[in-house]
Amino acid sequence: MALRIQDLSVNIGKTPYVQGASLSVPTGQIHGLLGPNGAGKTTLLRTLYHAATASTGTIHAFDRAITDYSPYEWAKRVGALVQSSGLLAGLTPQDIVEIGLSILELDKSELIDRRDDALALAGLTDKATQPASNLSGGELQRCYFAQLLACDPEIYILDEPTNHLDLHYQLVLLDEVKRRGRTVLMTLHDLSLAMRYCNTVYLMSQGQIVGRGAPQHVLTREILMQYYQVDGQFHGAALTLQGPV
Ligand SMILES: Nc1ncnc2c1ncn2[C@@H]1O[C@H](COP(=O)(O)OP(=O)(O)OP(=O)(O)O)[C@@H](O)[C@H]1O
Repeated sequence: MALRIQDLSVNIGKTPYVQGASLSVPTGQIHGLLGPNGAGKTTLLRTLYHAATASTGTIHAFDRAITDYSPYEWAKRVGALVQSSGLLAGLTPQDIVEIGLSILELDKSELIDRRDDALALAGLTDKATQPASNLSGGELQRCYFAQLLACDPEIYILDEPTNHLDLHYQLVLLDEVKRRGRTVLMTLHDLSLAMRYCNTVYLMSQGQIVGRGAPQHVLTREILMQYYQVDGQFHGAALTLQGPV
């Protein structure tokens, strides 16, 4: 099993924002964390890149506990695309991708190849040496996506990876992740994308995983009504929405 989370709880102060969550992602599968705003999805993911500490529970990657890895060793194998608006301080997209790649200690020619291939995939070749502070929201998201694709870790942790992306790049970049056959755990609000990409989804509500399974089995009309307060239904991969309830 590539990633195994068992009975994970995260308290902030005394409040539990994730409670007793367990999930396992087999090697090469894409699993999705779904649920309404504030359900605890990001908080759960944050424990996987050392931005939050589990109050109880265990996290294993490749049958080794996260606590048995150095943060550096973990970051080489488990890469994350997070919702951030980092300080760009004069950096270019090339710099941003290179900073990510520095952890891999590559020789210069491989570093340049990986950097340029990833920037090309993200459609940023023409802007590679311009200040990243001039990029649009979607272009900046593509830049951070390029950083992760250049590093190409064994496990991808993606928090709302399609944030700001137009439809073309949503599909190009997620298709690329899928094509690589990596293990992925990602949060998504776009349920159609969950249908398209996820082998398994987990529905979170109020810090708990309240549903799990193949997306077509989890995302029923009743579930959409109960947890998202919308009247909608999937027909195959197409979602028909009547409206909020
Ligand atoms: N550091 C913090 N201090 C206080 N509350 C926090 C903190 N971090 C998260 N929370 C709260 O924890 C809850 C879960 O937040 P989280 O970001 O995990 O939700 P989410 O499911 O990712 O939501 P969204 O879909 O809106 O991104 C929210 O109510 C949030 O306000």
